[in-house]
Amino acid sequence: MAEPSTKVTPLLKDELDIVIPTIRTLDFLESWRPFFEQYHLIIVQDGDPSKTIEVPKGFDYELYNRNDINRILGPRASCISYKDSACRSFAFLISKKKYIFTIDDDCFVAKDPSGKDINALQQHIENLLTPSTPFFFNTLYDPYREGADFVRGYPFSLREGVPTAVSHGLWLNIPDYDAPTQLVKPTERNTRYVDAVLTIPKGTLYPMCGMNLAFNRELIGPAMYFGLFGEGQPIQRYDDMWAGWCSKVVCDHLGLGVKTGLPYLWHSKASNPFSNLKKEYNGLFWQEELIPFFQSVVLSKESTTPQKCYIELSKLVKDKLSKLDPFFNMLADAMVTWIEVWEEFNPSGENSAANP
Ligand SMILES: O=c1ccn([C@@H]2O[C@H](COP(=O)(O)OP(=O)(O)O[C@H]3OC[C@H](O)[C@H](O)[C@H]3O)[C@@H](O)[C@H]2O)c(=O)[nH]1
Ligand SMILES: [Mn+2]
Repeated sequence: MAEPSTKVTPLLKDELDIVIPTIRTLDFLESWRPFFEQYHLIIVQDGDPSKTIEVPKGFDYELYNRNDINRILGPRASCISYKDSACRSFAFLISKKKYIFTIDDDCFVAKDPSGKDINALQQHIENLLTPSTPFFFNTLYDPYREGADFVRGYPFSLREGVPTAVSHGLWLNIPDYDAPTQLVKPTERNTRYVDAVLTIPKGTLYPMCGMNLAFNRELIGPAMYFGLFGEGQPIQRYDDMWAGWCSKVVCDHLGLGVKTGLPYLWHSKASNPFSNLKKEYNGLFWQEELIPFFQSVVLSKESTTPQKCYIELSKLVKDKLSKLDPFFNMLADAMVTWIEVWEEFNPSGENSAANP
């Protein structure tokens, strides 16, 4: 007689998609099988669509290559990067779930200081399902966590917190360094496990990494576009940074929270710092202009949804940044195309965020 299923139905099993961009292999999934196999995967195969990517048996998945993206989006496929991890934006677009967890294919299960395997997905879910505190910093970190609370002096009027839109996880082993830092510190490994989850305060930007990231599609999906940073673009490897700056400005405007810290995963592969330097080169200069731009953005009160915020932001990008480089003119247009396809695949009203 079949054993009664001992599998506990994981949290958000039918409300969350796991998104993986890959130009390599999916062998890493074996490491995650106990944590992922009950969830639906959306795999975006970058690079040569004639290559076959093997998906380990037992996973429930959709797989899209460049031919699929072109067939599904037609001319508007131009807004989805090619030969860059930003291709994952396509999965954010077509998912029908409320939550997304995205992970790179060279990331593995890490162990916490006690030696226990870290279920990164579970921690992201906890982060997303508990409020954030962007308006007043709690010095004992996440007050909603077991064994913590708001400290003396924390205004009671703010203790309800705000909905959490983004959960940004971290990495043991290979840290997400830029090329210059990688070049001068080739053997540096991150061995420090910091047992904390922090809300990033309102008005503060951060360098969002797409390697270990989760978000609420209904609250912030339209602003999580990883942009156009692939082959042929004057700047690459700034896809997640761009989405992080745009989404944080929108979260601040809509009163939503962004958390960073736990969970950790094990990042196994350092990408080539020399090719990274070529890809990032312009970004190292341009970011000194981009950050003040995002810090100066004030969105209008009429922008009450992430879509409206994003369209307003695209206009500011076109006005203020195209003098930095014509690339930003094209990026601003791609931001508009993104919202057009977002609206087509996710008609407003169906699971779309009103102003929370
Ligand atoms: O042309 C490409 C290149 C890569 N991918 C997939 O993207 C994931 C990240 O690639 P990789 O591990 O080689 O880059 P890292 O330097 O470690 O990653 C950081 O920088 C790039 C991204 O922003 C990433 O999120 C950052 O963590 C991986 O799954 C590759 O297979 C691709 O699809 N197309
Ligand atoms: Mn990597």
